[in-house]
Amino acid sequence: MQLKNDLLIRAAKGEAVERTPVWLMRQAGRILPEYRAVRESLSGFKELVETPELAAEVTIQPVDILGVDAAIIFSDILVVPEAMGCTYEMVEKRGPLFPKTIRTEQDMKSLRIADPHEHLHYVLDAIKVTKKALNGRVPLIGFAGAPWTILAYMVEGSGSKTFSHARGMLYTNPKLAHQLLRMITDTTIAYLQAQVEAGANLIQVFDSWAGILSPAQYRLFSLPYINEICNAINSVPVTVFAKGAFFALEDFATLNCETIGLDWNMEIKTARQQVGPNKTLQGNMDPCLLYSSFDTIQHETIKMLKEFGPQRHIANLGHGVYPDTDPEKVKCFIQTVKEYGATINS
Ligand SMILES: Cc1c2[nH]c(c1CCC(=O)O)Cc1[nH]c(c(CCC(=O)O)c1C)Cc1[nH]c(c(CCC(=O)O)c1C)Cc1[nH]c(c(C)c1CCC(=O)O)C2
Repeated sequence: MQLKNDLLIRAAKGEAVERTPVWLMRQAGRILPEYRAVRESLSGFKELVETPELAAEVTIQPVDILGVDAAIIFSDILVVPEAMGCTYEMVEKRGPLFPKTIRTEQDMKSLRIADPHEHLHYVLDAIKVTKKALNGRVPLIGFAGAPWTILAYMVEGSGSKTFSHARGMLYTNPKLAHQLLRMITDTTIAYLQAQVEAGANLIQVFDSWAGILSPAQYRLFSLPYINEICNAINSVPVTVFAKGAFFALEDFATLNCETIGLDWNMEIKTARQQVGPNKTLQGNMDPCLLYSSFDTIQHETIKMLKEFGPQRHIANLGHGVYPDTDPEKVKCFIQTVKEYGATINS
């Protein structure tokens, strides 16, 4: 199906756009009262993720309500470890918890390389239902976690300030870490390819815990696996978003991907120099800007657009939107990109 709004895809590919496209990481979620209404009628987060019609509904909400230029499929990066045999619980107000962690060779025996059609069919179904309902209005983004970030959750068992068990494994048992990364990568490649087959128009890889590794370890334990994923996705553009990985921008320049996501710790001009002219940059507003006044939001957003320039930029925050953000402030950010993004392009 022909997309009616393909700004995101053209910007990703480096083709000319008449205005900068905009969407927000974590746009489908608790910022919207409409999301909370759906969520509260259910037993929990997983029921929403695993019911394709409901996942499709909340995926499309930000397109209708906020006016973003892309939808991102409502799911979570943690469905991958679950499909591999390591189930998670989403604990209210605390986040994910894995009752069983992967720390030894013995633990590894409980894992499999998942078949997306068998173990993640609900995501593929959600993509199909969403695509049909979107009817080409905007592109649909598919996603997965980067292998290192998934390993971090599987080994640690929950979120953590230090991820000391996960980082510790890289020193105490690097062989086991690589074995686990291998299984996660194989699962992720098949999963992302299946998402593309189901209709995803662009793929984003989230390396949320990139920034806790040293540059040397990042090059050993994360980049090679992201590289494999990029090489395996050929028919749609790929975005790599590695939070805190300012030290790896020159490495990202060599990846077989179209777009690099930046967080707000990264200087836009320096990032552009390090990545070079041949990639699109996505980002990178501090989500906390959206706590400020409408005037400040407009002013800072225009400043950001000027710094990135009119082409090869996808406007976004530097990480997911915080749940207590006023949707009107989110709309102000989006509207400013739409208005000002068009003037700098004319
Ligand atoms: C690290 C990570 C996770 N999940 C994700 C990441 C990578 C991006 C990032 O770095 O933020 C990715 C993710 N999670 C979710 C989406 C949906 C699509 C979207 O971006 O709108 C996406 C893309 C839904 C979700 N995933 C989660 C919620 C909130 C659960 C609820 O509704 O109760 C949503 C809407 C829960 C979740 N899921 C995860 C955590 C740590 C938590 C709890 C804390 C939090 O809420 O942010 C793991």
